Amino acid sequence: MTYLSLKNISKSYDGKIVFHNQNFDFSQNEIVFFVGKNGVGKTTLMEIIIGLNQPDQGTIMLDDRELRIPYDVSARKQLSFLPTENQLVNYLNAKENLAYFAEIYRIKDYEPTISGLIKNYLFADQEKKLVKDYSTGMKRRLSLALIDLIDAPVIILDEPSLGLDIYNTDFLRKQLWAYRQAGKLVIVTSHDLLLCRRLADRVYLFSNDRVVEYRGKAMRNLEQGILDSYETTQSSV
Ligand SMILES: Nc1ncnc2c1ncn2[C@@H]1O[C@H](COP(=O)(O)OP(=O)(O)OP(=O)(O)O)[C@@H](O)[C@H]1O
Repeated sequence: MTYLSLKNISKSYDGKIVFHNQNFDFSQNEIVFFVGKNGVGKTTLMEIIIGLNQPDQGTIMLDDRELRIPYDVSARKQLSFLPTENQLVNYLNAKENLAYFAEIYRIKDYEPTISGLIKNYLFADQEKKLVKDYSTGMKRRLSLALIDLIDAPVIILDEPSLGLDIYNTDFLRKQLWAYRQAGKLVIVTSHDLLLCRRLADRVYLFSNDRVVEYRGKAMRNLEQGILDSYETTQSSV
């Protein structure tokens, strides 16, 4: 059943069309990847979904409710977003970061939850360090703990495996799968085809002139589809 839908979305920047009358549907309990070459609009679409970017036209429905920018508190609590740039506070440690966001999201009695998250997501010896001294992998793990803390039904991640080693990529993969198993809708932008192949229920392949959906057996043709998409010329949508 559709949980999140985008209808007739159009978006241009300075006259350059990124989307024209595009539709997207998402259900709970699925992982959907956005793939495609640089600059085709994957991040733009994510930003439109989370209310950071106003489409020129179109509607966004979440759980049978139309969302309007600026989103209200209840809409914001339904969507958590992990941007490519980390959104953590550099001069706080892990616990302080989680407490800071718990306050913003008005989460009650968060202390025990935070202790559990630190145990599950971080290495014990990193607990006292300030985020500014974290590696990329540690920052990403703490960001995932933050997503767990917010516990939104829709989780949106922009290139979450960027810069991660094999160990942390595997950790990420298991977490994304756990979110799906918990009934959440997980939307991921990635150039990591291995991660995509291992996790995606469906894929939207973006190119300059269209968006093509892959699912089931058709996913076998995804790699060729991506290569072919590089041959499409500049937007004439
Ligand atoms: N604020 C903006 N103002 C003008 N143009 C923009 C803006 N944001 C994005 N664009 C342009 O819109 C197009 C889509 O950008 P977007 O970042 O959504 O692509 P992407 O598919 O996420 O790329 P990448 O894989 O490199 O992250 C690009 O041509 C980009 O330069």
